[in-house]
Amino acid sequence: MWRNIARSAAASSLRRSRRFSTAIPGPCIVHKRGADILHDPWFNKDTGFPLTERDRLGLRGLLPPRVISFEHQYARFMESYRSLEKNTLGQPDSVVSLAKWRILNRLHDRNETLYYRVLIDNIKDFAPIIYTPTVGLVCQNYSGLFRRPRGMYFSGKDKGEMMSMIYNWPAHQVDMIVITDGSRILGLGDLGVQGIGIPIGKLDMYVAAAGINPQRILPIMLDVGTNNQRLLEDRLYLGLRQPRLEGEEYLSVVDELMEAIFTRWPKAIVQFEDFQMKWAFETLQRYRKKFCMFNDDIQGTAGVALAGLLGTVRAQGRPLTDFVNQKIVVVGAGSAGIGVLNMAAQAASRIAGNTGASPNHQFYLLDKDGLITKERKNIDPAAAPFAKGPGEIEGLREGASLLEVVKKVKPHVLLGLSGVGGVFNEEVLKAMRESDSTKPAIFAMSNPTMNAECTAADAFKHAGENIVFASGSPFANVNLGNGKVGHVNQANNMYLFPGIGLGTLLAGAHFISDGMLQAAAECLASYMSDEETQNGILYPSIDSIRHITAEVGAAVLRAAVAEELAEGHGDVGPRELEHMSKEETVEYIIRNMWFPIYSPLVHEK
Ligand SMILES: NC(=O)C1=CN([C@@H]2O[C@H](COP(=O)(O)OP(=O)(O)OC[C@H]3O[C@@H](n4cnc5c(N)ncnc54)[C@H](O)[C@@H]3O)[C@@H](O)[C@H]2O)C=CC1
Ligand SMILES: CC(=O)C(=O)O
Ligand SMILES: [Mg+2]
Repeated sequence: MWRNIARSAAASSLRRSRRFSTAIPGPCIVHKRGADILHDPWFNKDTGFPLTERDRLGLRGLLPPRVISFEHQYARFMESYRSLEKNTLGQPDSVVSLAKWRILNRLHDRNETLYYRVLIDNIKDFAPIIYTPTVGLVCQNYSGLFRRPRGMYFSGKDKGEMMSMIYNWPAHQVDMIVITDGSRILGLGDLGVQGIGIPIGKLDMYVAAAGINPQRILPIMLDVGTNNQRLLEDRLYLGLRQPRLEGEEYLSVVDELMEAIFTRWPKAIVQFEDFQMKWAFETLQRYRKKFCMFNDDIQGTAGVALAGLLGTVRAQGRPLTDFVNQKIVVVGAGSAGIGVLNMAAQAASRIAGNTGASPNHQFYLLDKDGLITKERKNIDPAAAPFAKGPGEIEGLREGASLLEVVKKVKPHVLLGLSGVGGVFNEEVLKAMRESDSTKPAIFAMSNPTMNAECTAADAFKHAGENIVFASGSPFANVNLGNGKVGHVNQANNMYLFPGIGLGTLLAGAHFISDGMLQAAAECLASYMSDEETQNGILYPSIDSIRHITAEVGAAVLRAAVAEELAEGHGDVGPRELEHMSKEETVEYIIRNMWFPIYSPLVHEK
């Protein structure tokens, strides 16, 4: 399978330029009339309602007489967006970012078709606003910014009521749900109910990248309290003013919500997002065989990081079998860091041909207390497999600092998932110049931008121009002088979670297996050509996110078919899925992507 990587990469640039077809829209049934339609962002077309539709739906007289085309509405929005950019020039970044978020959010609340069209067409400009980094700022200020609710809010006070509450959601069908308890929002910590911005942003990416119909997505906030004292004292705070539920009390609330969700929508897929580590692992283990769910921070991140790690081997011009010899230092032993090491260890064993040799020999794991060794007291069971034994690391003690580890190990890769901005400081980055790799890789994956382990500019300045660099939030490419450019990759789980969700949905799989996740990672790893990786380009541009997602979705679907987990979706049964070639599967996925165009609305009582 790894052998296929180079071959399929060669064809990938061709596939990427493919345009997405937009079929003539079928009618959309609406059970409302008149002003109720104008106030519903799923159906509203603003001034775009044709006159005949205005007559049929009781809208005549409720809008100015002139009909404005979709293209004209689009141009008008982009014009106001560009003038906002001009008018806020020179103002602090946070002010500009929030102003941009507000104008997009107002459109989201008013007219979803137009909103998703501008999002899809301008994803490179708008992803940093609706997703990381600005979504972090929005969550920090959510109670003050709140104007209208979006998604559903369940709280610890709703115990016993969730089964009936879930029926308050107006859509009959829901395909994709993203749920958080707000306990670890990006690298910003416990933000309680304000964390709802994350499921909203992730689901926006589902619509933009995977073409999930926005009427079938559902962001959920499970508010079990917060341990953030500042929020508890904030008079504007909109969540429960109590410490977080713990232990069995906590689990019983999550159990009840999961039962309610899958009772109403047995075929939905649930993505767990930004749960603190103990609950991230516990809930994944508790639910993954029972419900169709995955944890994006553990499993999505792992696949994206693995694709990047394999890319760094190719960047060095080495065969993939060399992956087992790469020395990888992971900084951050949380849900993301340990998820990455687990998947990297599995890949190393596969590549080594399951020789039985210790697969994590070359991995070094640090947390806030430094290097984790077997001498660590109360070691977390999830970190234990990666703790170094006394004989393995001569000259390095339990709790050794990052600088000591980098100087001693001379790693090929330094990967940060610590949530701590700047831990890859000047000394650490300079020490990476002594790396045993010809192209040392630095992955500063923590979000948002302020929490990145280092900036792109500092990485190239201190660690040298021949590094490969990736960050979780976007940075601009770095001008290295003499016409040279330091390429900045965005190593973010956005490259995988939309395809994992879409592939699972169209497969009709009842759970998400390791094989499906592995297929997603391998697909991303094979997306770039050898030439691109050797130029330090490990991930595709976000501009091609729909195409990447189609490929990843197809890989996930085919893995589900191969494991006999696919039960089919809609009219397409498991037999038909089985008979689809790889190309036909990609086509099938693309055909099932929703694309924002105005559909004729047909009223039904
Ligand atoms: N780029 C991406 O796609 C993703 C990025 N992340 C980012 O990763 C970060 C961590 O996420 P989780 O693992 O879920 O959090 P977590 O809270 O479970 O783990 C954080 C870990 O970092 C360690 N740490 C804290 N301070 C440290 C220091 N000074 N030096 C070394 N280690 C230190 C902690 O001990 C802990 O082991 C967040 O900032 C998040 O935004 C998470 C998922 C995906
Ligand atoms: C990207 C993401 O999932 C995180 O930073 O938590
Ligand atoms: Mg996350």
